[in-house]
Amino acid sequence: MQDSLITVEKVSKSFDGRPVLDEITLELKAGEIVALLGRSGSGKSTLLRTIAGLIPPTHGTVRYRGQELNGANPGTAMVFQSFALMPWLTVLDNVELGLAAQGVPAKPRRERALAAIDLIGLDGFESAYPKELSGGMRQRVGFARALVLEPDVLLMDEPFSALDVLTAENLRNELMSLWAGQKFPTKAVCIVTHNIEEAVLLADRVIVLGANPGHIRAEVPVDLDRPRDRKSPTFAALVDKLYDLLTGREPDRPEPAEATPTARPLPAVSVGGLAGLVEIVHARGGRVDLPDIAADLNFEIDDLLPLVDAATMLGLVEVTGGDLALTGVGKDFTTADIQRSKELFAAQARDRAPLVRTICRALARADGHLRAGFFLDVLRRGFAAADAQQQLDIAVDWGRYGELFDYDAGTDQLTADPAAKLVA
Ligand SMILES: Nc1ncnc2c1ncn2[C@@H]1O[C@H](COP(=O)(O)OP(=O)(O)OP(=O)(O)O)[C@@H](O)[C@H]1O
Repeated sequence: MQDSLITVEKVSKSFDGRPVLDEITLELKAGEIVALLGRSGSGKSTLLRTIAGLIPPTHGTVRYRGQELNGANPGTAMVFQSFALMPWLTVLDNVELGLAAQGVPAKPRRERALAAIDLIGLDGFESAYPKELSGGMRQRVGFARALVLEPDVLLMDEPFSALDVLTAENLRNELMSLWAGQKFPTKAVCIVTHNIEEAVLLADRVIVLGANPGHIRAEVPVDLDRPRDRKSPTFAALVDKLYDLLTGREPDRPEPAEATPTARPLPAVSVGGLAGLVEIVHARGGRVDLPDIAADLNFEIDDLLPLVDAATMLGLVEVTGGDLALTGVGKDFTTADIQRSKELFAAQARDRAPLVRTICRALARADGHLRAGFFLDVLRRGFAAADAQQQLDIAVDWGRYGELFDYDAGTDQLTADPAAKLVA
């Protein structure tokens, strides 16, 4: 049996009363790479930080080798997306920092730091400062700084997403060959990512997180030999499956009949982007493979998914089996003249987008005028301040396009369009 290193049991986390993680249970074992895959806001970073012991759970427990955490997890080290290096320290000093904090004496500290620098391909850069290095080299320092601690579990929070495509691919491959060659001074890896292909390239198991609040949707084993071939049919089938899991409905978490604006936030997309997606699906015969159009458009999943979510929310497309299919309304929306298309959009937004529906109903009851600040106050109960403002901005964009209501920033007034049908 594999060594159990970390167990997370029924962990929930709320910030200011707002739930972000809901009863997460998982185990990290020696010898495996686990990917936590989810879209933006599904609580991946929060979960990773909870595993690292950097933030305490609101409920539930995290254990390292059976011992419940009481502060930082002694069996982990973290690699951050933003590198998080000390700019005033050289590469060598940055790598030594964690060992110094552990009280390792100067001589062994230096020896271990030099060995980690060597392992990760930073030889010759010992006395450079972070600002002299490229992004890829800075992240190598990030890896060396974590690996020098020889943690049982290496935690990585989107470590490649700030790098250009080629640098990221190169660094990923090097890490995988170190892992395969058993030169990695750690027993397990847990990586947070929103990139499906990255998850399939690296992981032995992919844990798919859903949002609002973050919960485990599925666990998908990746039983492929390394190095993995992106072009193999089994690789593509797994990517399709994960796309489906990230975009499809969750049968065991039924939507409330009338979802509230906080339970179903508006995806952050403009009407232009949304119309563009629907047009592409129509131009390709009304049905497309999601991974294909993501690749064709050179989109990251995080760029594409909000568009897919918005089009699904508005009933313009449906997602099944990794495919995106145009609905009847979606077809009319994209082929009708502009006025008809706006009318269709207005009806769909009013009936299916919870915040737009809420604003329309409130305007109908208030003789067509309301202060936007009223909605902002209500939204702040369910969202962080910046997210609340973003929700209102999206609703205004959609409402304006559908000629349902307008917003005057000078008076902070939302005003119903006199010709709009605000209630179905
Ligand atoms: N310290 C905090 N205080 C308040 N809210 C927070 C805090 N940290 C995270 N959140 C909120 O928790 C939610 C989940 O955030 P988290 O960063 O864990 O998600 P994520 O899946 O990693 O997203 P991303 O890919 O965008 O980083 C977000 O709504 C975020 O605003």
